[in-house]
Amino acid sequence: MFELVVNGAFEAAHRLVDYPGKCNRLHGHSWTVEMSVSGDKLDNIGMVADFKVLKSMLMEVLDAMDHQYLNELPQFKELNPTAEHLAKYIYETIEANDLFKTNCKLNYIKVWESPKAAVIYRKDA
Ligand SMILES: Nc1nc2c(c(=O)[nH]1)N=C([C@H](O)[C@H](O)COP(=O)(O)OP(=O)(O)OP(=O)(O)O)CN2
Ligand SMILES: [Zn+2]
Repeated sequence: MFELVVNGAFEAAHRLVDYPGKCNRLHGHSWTVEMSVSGDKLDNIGMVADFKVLKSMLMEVLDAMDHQYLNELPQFKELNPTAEHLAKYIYETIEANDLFKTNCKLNYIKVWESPKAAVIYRKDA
């Protein structure tokens, strides 16, 4: 089995509704997002999947949130834009890609809110 990992980043603002502290107020983060994909079959040039394709899938989702006020986006109108909700949203959006209907599995999405704090979302745990 091979495991491939790619990273992306975006900048955004949010506030955590009902949070008992300063994160209740509008503030921003530089989010870093890690995506892990696995597969055991290699194509004719020796790849599970092209890093370039994986990075482009990830960045398509992240670019749509870049420099946005996350609370105003449709996916977070009813959900607090916590790192947990961001990780699940990114996972489910990327998982809909055809690549994951064949020989690749999306293992997890890891969202770093700061260099000191991250959340991992995976479906089967
Ligand atoms: N489980 C989670 N906890 C927190 C989340 C989250 O998404 N999931 N988010 C926040 C806030 O977004 C907040 O902005 C970050 O808080 P904190 O870690 O306290 O940020 P600081 O940069 O101030 O960290 P220090 O280490 O205290 O300097 C809060 N919690
Ligand atoms: Zn925050």
